[in-house]
Amino acid sequence: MGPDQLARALRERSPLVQCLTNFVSMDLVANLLNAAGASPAMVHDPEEAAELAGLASAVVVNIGTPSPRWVEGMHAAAGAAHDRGIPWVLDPVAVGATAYRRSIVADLLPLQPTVIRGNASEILALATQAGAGRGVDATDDSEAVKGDAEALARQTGSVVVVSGAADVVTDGERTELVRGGDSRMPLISALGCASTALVAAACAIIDDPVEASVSAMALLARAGQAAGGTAVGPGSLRPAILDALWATGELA
Ligand SMILES: Nc1ncnc2c1ncn2[C@@H]1O[C@H](COP(=O)(O)OP(=O)(O)OP(=O)(O)O)[C@@H](O)[C@H]1O
Ligand SMILES: Cc1ncsc1CCO
Ligand SMILES: [Mg+2]
Repeated sequence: MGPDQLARALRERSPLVQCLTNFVSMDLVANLLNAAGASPAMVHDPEEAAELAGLASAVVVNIGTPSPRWVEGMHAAAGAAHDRGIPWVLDPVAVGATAYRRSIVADLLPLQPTVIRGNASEILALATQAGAGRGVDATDDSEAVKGDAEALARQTGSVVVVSGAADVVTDGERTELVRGGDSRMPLISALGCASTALVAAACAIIDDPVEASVSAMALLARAGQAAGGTAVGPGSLRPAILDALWATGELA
């Protein structure tokens, strides 16, 4: 399914996407999902996370601003998704930066995320157990870590998506590259987190997680490229991406 068809299907079906995502990203993730036609719900507390996952069509678990109670909610939601056989997508924000983040991810991986979406430094850190990256931003190139992404996919059984100038999507056997976008996209904090949520929404529509991830990343790349035509910097690029996503679903 191409990005236009995905945009149309998201509009028609409006999948409920439960997001346990970091404080920085909540606004952009919710608004980007809305613009793309999906229905976001930011529900993370362990009191209700599993219950909501019982209603959702996909779940996002993003470790960007973790604390013990949130991590409990992540286990509850990912566990419920796993048990129900609905897709859940892990965003291992800054996993190379601290021991706490490494242990959170190590404890979540047995719940078999459908997709792991990170930037090149995060995927390199997961694949090599080394401390790649300085913080939340990538210091590595996505195409340069293609082999590491493939190895991580084989090791975990998850589809791995590496965002960057070219997005890499792999299940360890099949690898696809998505080009496009705008070079100012990484300056929009949490756009990567929003791409993770769009991948989750696509997984609710398309059964094959490689195809879903390629479609979602291509939809965002196309919106970023279109938005880049009018944007004068990252500030105006951000709302222009939301408008371009909405226009894709409107015109498709
Ligand atoms: N140089 C580039 N050219 C075009 N698009 C890019 C480039 N770098 C990243 N992107 C796109 O920007 C989006 C965000 O990717 P990025 O790698 O910045 O994620 P991230 O580091 O996880 O972000 P965050 O942690 O801020 O959420 C993706 O859709 C990706 O395809
Ligand atoms: C800046 C930042 N810090 C923790 S999470 C986050 C959002 C991008 O991942
Ligand atoms: Mg970034």
